[in-house]
Amino acid sequence: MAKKTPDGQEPLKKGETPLSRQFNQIKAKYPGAILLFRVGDFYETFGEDAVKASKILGITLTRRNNGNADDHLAGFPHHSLDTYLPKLVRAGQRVAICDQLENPAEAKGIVKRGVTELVTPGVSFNDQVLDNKRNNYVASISYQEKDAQFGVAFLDISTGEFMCSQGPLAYVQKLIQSFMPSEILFPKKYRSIYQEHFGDQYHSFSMEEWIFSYEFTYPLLTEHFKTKNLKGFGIETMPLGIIAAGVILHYLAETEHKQVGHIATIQRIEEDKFVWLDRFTIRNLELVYSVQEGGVPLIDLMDQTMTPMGARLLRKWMVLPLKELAAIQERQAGVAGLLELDETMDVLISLLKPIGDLERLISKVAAGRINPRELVQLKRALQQVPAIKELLATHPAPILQKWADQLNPCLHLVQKIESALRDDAPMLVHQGGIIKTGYLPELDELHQLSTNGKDYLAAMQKREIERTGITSLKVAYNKVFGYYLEVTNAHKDRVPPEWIRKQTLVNAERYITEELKGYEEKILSAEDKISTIEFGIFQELVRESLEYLELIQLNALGIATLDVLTSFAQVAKRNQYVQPTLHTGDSIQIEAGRHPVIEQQLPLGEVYVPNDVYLDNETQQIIMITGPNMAGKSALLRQTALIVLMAQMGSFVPATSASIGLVDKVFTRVGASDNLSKGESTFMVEMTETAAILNNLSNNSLVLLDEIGRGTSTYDGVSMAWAIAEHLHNHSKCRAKTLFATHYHELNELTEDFPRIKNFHVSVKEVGNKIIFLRKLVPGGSEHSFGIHVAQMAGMPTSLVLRAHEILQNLEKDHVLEDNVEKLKDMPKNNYQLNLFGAEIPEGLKKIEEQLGSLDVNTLSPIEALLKLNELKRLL
Ligand SMILES: Nc1ncnc2c1ncn2[C@@H]1O[C@H](COP(=O)(O)OP(=O)(O)OP(=O)(O)O)[C@@H](O)[C@H]1O
Repeated sequence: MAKKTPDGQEPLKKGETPLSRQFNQIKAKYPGAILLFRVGDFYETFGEDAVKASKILGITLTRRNNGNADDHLAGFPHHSLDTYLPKLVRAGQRVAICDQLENPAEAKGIVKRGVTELVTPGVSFNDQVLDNKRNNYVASISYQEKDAQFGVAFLDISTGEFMCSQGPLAYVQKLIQSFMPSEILFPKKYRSIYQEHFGDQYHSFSMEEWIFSYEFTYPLLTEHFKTKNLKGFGIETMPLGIIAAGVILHYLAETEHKQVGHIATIQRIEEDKFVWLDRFTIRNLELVYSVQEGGVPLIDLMDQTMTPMGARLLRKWMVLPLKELAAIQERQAGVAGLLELDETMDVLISLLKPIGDLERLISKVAAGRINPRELVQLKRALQQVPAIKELLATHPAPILQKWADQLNPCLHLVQKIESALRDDAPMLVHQGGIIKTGYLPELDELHQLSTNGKDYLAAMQKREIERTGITSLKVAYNKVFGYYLEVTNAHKDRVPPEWIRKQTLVNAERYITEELKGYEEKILSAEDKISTIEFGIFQELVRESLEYLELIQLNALGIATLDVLTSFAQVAKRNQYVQPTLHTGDSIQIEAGRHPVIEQQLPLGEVYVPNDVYLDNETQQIIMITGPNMAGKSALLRQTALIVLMAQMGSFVPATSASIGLVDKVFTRVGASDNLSKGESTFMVEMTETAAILNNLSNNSLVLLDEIGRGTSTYDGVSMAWAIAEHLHNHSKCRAKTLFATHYHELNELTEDFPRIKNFHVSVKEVGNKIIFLRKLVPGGSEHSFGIHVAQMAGMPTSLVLRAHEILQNLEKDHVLEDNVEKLKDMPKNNYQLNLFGAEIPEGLKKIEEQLGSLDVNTLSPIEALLKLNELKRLL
């Protein structure tokens, strides 16, 4: 048997070096990650990693000349890590940083190495990877096959925020779309389910099935939080949420994130507290991101925050509007209060501005990653607190007072940092220059020694020149001999006997003296001591700061809340928004409402035309909006939903007045979809989204349907649209308030039989053969589409436009279109509602009802849905 080496390893294989063996052993522990392997002053990558890294980073790929074809190599200097690491991570790579764990000069044999951090898109403290206005979440999804339930958890390690929840697919999809995690962990076993429902939009990482077990994850959480159970967090009854959360903690350990004390709590995402926005709505309304290139999401307009914490909290408030009247009114009162006392608001803004990212700074303290410069910033942030407290202590708005009151100035810590740290403290911890003069007498003496030492040497040089007459005498320093005296050969004979010769050069001799050596020791050891002592003091400050973790986290939340309210007030003031009246009734009344984003983007000189909208459950439940292309139908639909949602976020709204009965769900089927790349047809997407709406309606829902049925043949389209409108009107349990924009004028006939459906149109004026868009919503249906006019405006060839006119006239002459309307009028009425009260249901309809009843749209694949639709049509 081959003999083992002294460190217990097998002997090297052929072609193996100690270094390559060490590399292979470490690499094997981090599959799927690029390994940055520290060798001397470089981080090196090898093999496949090198190929990837060189492509992403644009660094040179070299091939090592040992006959091995795969032996690629690419590297960069270690000090460029901050430049290159974020690029790799943003490209979706997981990166294991392998450092030298001992001083190479002291190493016996090969230097010990190990991975000190595995940086992934979702788990990062790196300021270059993070966007300070957004949370950077890693999410995890667990799944229970027997009842198709999902668990989900989100963690932002840079702020310590940790949340979980569980529910059916649609709920989890919505949460994922709301929080937009940078990375999703899921069980390997359910890869196909994950792929189908969450797709390739997110960076993801599949993990072994056994990790996703309750028995494994529950203790991880209780151990982390040092609690007996999870009751205090309100998640005890969420086994799938617990699993998802525990998986994230496991992942942190796997990625070498071991100092995570700042993850001090876990919150349950309470489904009942927030307005249900399905994932289509978050996308369609462009709340926090835009699907169009160059499109402006609402958040860009709403975000006037002064701190990164504020910006992040705003994003959360925007995707999670409230349902509870008192909570909304409390926020509103804060905004109103700020607007009433203009000057106070200006002062508050100036106090918030210098605070910076207090939340991430305290997280860095907990993770042991804060540098001296950042600790100074933490102190500066806390120094703003007393003035904010004082400013708002007597403010009439209770929410402002409440948050200001909760802020804690952490005076003792501030004083401590103030007295110890230099204002210009550096980013590096080991090079001194951190601690103020006067903080520690011992340190001051050492500093003096080190600076004065150099003066002393100069004086010594001068003195010795005078004493010996050696005019060429120089005191100098090198690493090998330390300080020495140098004498050119011409003056060699004047050297006193007590000097000790150390080195002979061609033209000179070098000597040391007792005195010189003594001093050298003092200077060098002073510098060493300075950096050791300073590092020690800094460490102590970090440790003390950590004791303030909870207080500072609470401060961060308070400051963020004040910041978001101030941002709401700023936006309201700048854009002339009003405070909406919210109530628990059934009506929504908006006067002179505007679209918050479009009104900002109109060309100079154009004004946005405001419109009134009224909806309720008794008289005007469904508004059927017709009007030519380009008239402003979509804008009207979206602005109505945006106004309602902004109101429930606590913000003021773009209108002259608004009285809003609280909405619990908002659904939209608006505009083109971006799912086409997934191979789904426009119509299929449209039907999937509409089905999701119809299956989840509530009495306080607000539904926006834009041009339903557009994606198929006219007859199919009109029929579907007609049936959907009927369904919404006649629903047995709820009267969802609906805005329905359509090109099918045939749908205007619905009002004859359905009392709560009302016709409106967006008006235009015909002048000669031109149309002028008046954009006013007026009662009554409209006759024409003016589609050909719009085509003309878009620059279609004149001959083509004339021909289209001709065809249209012919069709109208032959009454083809009017016939349709007549047919619809004569159609047997939908007796669905009557049936509910007892009449016989035809056999075919019964079958359809049964089939629909047993259908879970959330688990249908697009193709299955299409087949089902076909089958139902056949039954009909
Ligand atoms: N109230 C308004 N005041 C001023 N401009 C408006 C107004 N509403 C819409 N617009 C402008 O008109 C453009 C077209 O509006 P919108 O997309 O809502 O029309 P539409 O009726 O839905 O058209 P289509 O039927 O072709 O989809 C918008 O991009 C906007 O610039």
